[in-house]
Amino acid sequence: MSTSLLLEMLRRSGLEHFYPSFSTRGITQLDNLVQLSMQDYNSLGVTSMEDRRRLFQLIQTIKTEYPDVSGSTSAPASSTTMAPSSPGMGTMDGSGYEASEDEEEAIPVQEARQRGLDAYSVPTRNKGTPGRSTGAYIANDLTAKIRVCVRKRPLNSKEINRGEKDMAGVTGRQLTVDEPKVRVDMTKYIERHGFIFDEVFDSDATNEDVYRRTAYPLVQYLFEGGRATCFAYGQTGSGKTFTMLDDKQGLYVLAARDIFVMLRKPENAHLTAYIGFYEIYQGHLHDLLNKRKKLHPREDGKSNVVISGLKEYEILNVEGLMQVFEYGNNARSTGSTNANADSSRSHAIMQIMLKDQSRNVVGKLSFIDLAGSERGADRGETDAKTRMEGAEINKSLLALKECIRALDQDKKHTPFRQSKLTQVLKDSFVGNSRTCMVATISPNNSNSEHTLNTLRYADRVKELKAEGGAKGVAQGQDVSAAQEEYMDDVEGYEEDELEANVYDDDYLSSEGENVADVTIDLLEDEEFPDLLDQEEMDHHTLAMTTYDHELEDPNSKRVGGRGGFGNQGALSHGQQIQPQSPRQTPSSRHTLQQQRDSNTDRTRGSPFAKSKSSRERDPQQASKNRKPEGLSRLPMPRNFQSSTPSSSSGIPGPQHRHSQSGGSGRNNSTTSNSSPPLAMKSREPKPSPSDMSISPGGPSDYISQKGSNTNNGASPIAIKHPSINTKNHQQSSSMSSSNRNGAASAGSATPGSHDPNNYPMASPPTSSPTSEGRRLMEVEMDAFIQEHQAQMRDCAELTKRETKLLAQVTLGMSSTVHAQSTGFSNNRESFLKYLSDLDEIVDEKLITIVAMSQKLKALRGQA
Ligand SMILES: Nc1ncnc2c1ncn2[C@@H]1O[C@H](COP(=O)(O)OP(=O)(O)OP(=O)(O)O)[C@@H](O)[C@H]1O
Repeated sequence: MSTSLLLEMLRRSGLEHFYPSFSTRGITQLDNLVQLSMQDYNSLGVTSMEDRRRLFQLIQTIKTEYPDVSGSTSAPASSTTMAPSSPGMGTMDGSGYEASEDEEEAIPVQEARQRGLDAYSVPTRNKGTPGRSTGAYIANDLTAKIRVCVRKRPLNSKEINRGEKDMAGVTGRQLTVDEPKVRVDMTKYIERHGFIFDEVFDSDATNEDVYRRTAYPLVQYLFEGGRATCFAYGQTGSGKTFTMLDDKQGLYVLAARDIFVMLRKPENAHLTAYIGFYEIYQGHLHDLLNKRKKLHPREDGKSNVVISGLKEYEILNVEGLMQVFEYGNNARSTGSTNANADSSRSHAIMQIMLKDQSRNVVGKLSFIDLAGSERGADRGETDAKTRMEGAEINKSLLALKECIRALDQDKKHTPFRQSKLTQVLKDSFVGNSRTCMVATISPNNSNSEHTLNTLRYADRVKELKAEGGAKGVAQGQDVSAAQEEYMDDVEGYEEDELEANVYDDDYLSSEGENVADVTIDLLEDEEFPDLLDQEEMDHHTLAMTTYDHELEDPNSKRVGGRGGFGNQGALSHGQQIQPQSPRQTPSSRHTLQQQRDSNTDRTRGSPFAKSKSSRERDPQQASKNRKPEGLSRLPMPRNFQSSTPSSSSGIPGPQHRHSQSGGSGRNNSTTSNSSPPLAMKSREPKPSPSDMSISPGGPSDYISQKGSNTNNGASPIAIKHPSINTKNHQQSSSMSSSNRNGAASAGSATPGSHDPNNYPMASPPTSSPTSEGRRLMEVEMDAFIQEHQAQMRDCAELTKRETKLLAQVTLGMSSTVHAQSTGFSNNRESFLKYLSDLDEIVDEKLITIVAMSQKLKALRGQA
């Protein structure tokens, strides 16, 4: 190494004036420089804080950029000493340099020992994990199925004022995090952890920089017909929302800009973009573009996740997208935590869909802003409600982690159904999909533990990448150790989960006042008086997507809504509630408290109200996209009423239930009066059975509208069942025949076409069962048992909701004290709301049960 190189490096760091002093001490080459320790700095005349910091940083850079320089590898960080912080410890900047005034007492830095297992229980040895001892780099392929990137935010003014320092050093794709530690003998030291990711964005990276290397490749993939997901994971306040869903410069805006450029190309003229925006709060999905209406994730026959009832808006340009987004963003659940005054308390999911002229989804890009990843106790949450929220968040992130683990270990069953989050993220990880995770980190020392947790989580996701090759414990590594680590991992969240369960248990098992108190806590979490009370859809300027699972009549004047009763109790019968919209203040994200307090602060409008003129469209096109008359919410499978044994056994469909409740006793008087609450729940006439087709893939798969092509012609129907109508029969037969290829008989799915979601049946054996047939039967048994388990979980959850509802009602009716907190009181409106909520739950239960019943019967028939 030459002297000129040393000079050049010193010049780059603004330290060239030290060269004479260095050379007189024999430091003329990089090799000499990297041997220096900080004790040498004073004797070399490097005394100012700034110069010392620069020199330290320069030495680190040389070690990284010139690994051949002697000392760069032989002088590990463990030999470095660092001064303590004042008054605490570990106040270093991004270079790892201790910037304390008092540099007398040095704090040693030592490399973190490599764990035998990573944070997600998979042994790290021999996995070729970049950033670990192997030092091997993975190929940074922008088109990889799963990419994991890290973004470090700058220190904020509060942290700077507190004297906190940047503990995370970024060099290329490498990241080091210095963690302050204390030994048992009370001596302090710094543990340095090293990681490598697909991308590491330093604190000065702009959203545009991040976008180019994260979401942009996904936009391209979207136009290739793929499903892509970009999600932000990290501690609260680390920059997830800023990165993903900032209303002006979030990745979604930058992506939309490119999407519309692409859409203007002639080859994409047949495509149209739509937006959907919802959140997962407390284990429930809420449509942020539709008055926080509850939604339900389902799977279609091709394992694509479909959010049943999600309202989607066609968008024509970035401005339109931002308007719709702003509308939805105002409805998000936020709260104040110690770490972030405007903290997201939910997982927010914004989807941009490309649809062709038949309104088939041909590509989907989702942006997900996950809720903060740290545990409730760590967030400094003291009140029960906030901790409950935190517990639910952690439960879902734990489920996500378990899914990642299962996928990584090639487990046969991935527990996607453990949480709503994993249910909706399922198609981000399987099939024709690409996912980019952006782990956001705070650089300050007091957050280093959370930062490390985030990075370990990210590291684990990275292991999913195909490049990794080896598959964790499946490769015969230390399974018991992995299990042990897994238990630690789970226990990390145990406290929070326990808390959630304790509340639930108390609620369900206690009586009297205790129940009341707990109930109130619970109810506060779940009640969302509708801020977005009534949106006026302008059908001349806004074409709303129609899709099979669309359940709500866009023209129905929904009044009140879930949780709205308590606030609207003063309504007299027949009184009209004026259409209202969210407040238009861009910064006014909708906090829970605001939701409770601000029902009066509303203005009229729709997401597109501002841009009507710019959205003039071909009326024919608009009417084509408009929901056809007669399509309605259809919570029950068509054949449930028409042909299933269940219907004949007297279980009423939803319509019947409405009329039934209106025809008996107390209900009679309520339903005969066309009060607003009832009007809200009224549904359009359902299409005739002949308009419907049925698929047995699951509750959501039961219904598809005539003429819609969500299955792209590949019907998931595989079961021959007497209750399937003629049309289905034809569909089923045609599919079967197309799949036949030598199969024993028409109507049987070929083994190769088996999809556990659809339970394709083996042909009825013509003679004794073949080994092929037996194998297929085993697969079916397995799939059915899994489905049964999932169905039971769904039913249990619904029963829990039903129990809670009943408790709310009885509690609210018992005294005026509780009436306010529960939103229920001893009056007619409350009773109607109770019926309406119960109706929703029972509908869902029935769908689940009928779906199971049909699969069961079909299987038994075939077996
Ligand atoms: N890269 C960045 N550059 C500048 N400011 C940033 C950056 N990242 C985050 N911030 C700022 O930090 C604050 C917290 O960011 P943000 O709300 O995005 O955090 P979060 O991770 O979404 O938190 P929570 O989980 O609580 O919602 C915001 O004021 C944001 O503007």
